[in-house]
Formats: sequence, structure tokens, C-alpha cells
Amino acid sequence: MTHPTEQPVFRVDVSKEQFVFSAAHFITFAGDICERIHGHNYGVRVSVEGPLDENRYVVDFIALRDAVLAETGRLDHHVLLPDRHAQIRVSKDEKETTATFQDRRWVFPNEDCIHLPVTNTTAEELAEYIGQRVIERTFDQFGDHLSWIEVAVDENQGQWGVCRLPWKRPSASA
Ligand SMILES: Nc1nc2c(c(=O)[nH]1)N=C([C@H](O)[C@H](O)COP(=O)(O)OP(=O)(O)OP(=O)(O)O)CN2
Repeated sequence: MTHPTEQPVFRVDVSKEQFVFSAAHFITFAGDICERIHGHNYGVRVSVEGPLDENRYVVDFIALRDAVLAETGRLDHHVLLPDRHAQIRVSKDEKETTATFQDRRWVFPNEDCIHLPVTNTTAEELAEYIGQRVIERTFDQFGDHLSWIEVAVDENQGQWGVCRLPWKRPSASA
């Protein structure tokens, strides 16, 4: 009998020059230190593992590429704000979004902001968010048989936050 680890394992990686989004953010660290707002040209790499289909693909990397591009395009030229941070409070009215941290306050036009379901807009949490969104975009096309998706987000030319997510049908509320 063949041992399972002797089976070939297949993966598709997409890592394109266009997978860049320029965005502003600020995070907290060490408890109550809050960065100044600043920007990064974030880079993204995505991998998917699973068995081969009838085309001998894990997934069509053109379809995966287009799903990633849709997400990087959506984040590009925005201010990324965390919706789940205990100290960075984010609120909005019909025109403007206000973020506060202690006695500091940032005000942005609503259309410049993307509210993310994260605690801190670290590269790791951005990677998880992009991974969830790519699953949502592609699950019906790619099917339920894949093993996982891994997203890596580069904040500054070689500083990657990476998240691997099980390949699961997105919940209806996602
Ligand atoms: N594991 C992680 N570590 C750090 C993260 C992160 O997301 N995950 N993020 C940061 C900060 O966002 C920091 O601003 C990183 O910015 P960077 O420009 O790379 O750092 P420097 O302040 O050293 O800037 P230089 O332009 O290189 O001087 C920190 N850690």
C-alpha cells in the first residue's frame, strides 16, 4: 500500500507584479503605542493547494489571478481602518469617517476608507482578510475539494505577514 505522504502534492502560486496596492494605515503595538498614519505599497502572493482536476489543474491560475487582482484593486488608494480594535474607534456619518485613539483624531471622506473586520491592520490580518475574500469570489467556481489557501502580504520589500486558511464554503453572512 502507498503511504499517503508518497502521493504528489499540488499547489498553484500566483505572484504578479500587478499584485500591489498602495494604502494608508496605522496600527497599535506594545499595548498602547499607536503609529502615525503612513502608507505602504503592499505586495501580495497567493497559493492554493489541492488535487488536480480534469484539466490537470489545481485551479486555473488565470481565474485565481483575476480574483486576487479584484481584491488588490479594491484596496488600492484607500485608508484601511480596523473595525475590531479596542482602542482605535471608527465611526462614520453620511460624509466622513472619524477614527480616534486616545486624544488623537483622524477624519477622512467616507469614500477614501475601507473598514476591515480586523483588530489591527497588520500584514497578517490583511492576509487573512484577502484570503477570505478570494475564497468568497472563487468558491463556486473552484469547488469544495481544495485543501487550503495561503495569502502573504508584504508591507515593505520583504516583510511578509502570511495566513493559511482552510478551503471552506464561506458562511452566508461573510
Ligand atoms: N509581524 C508584523 N510586524 C510588524 C507589522 C506587521 O504588520 N506585522 N507592522 C509594522 C508597522 O506597520 C510598521 O509601520 C512597518 O513599517 P516599515 O515601514 O516596514 O517599518 P519602519 O518603521 O522600520 O520603516 P522604514 O521605512 O523601513 O524605516 C511593524 N511590525
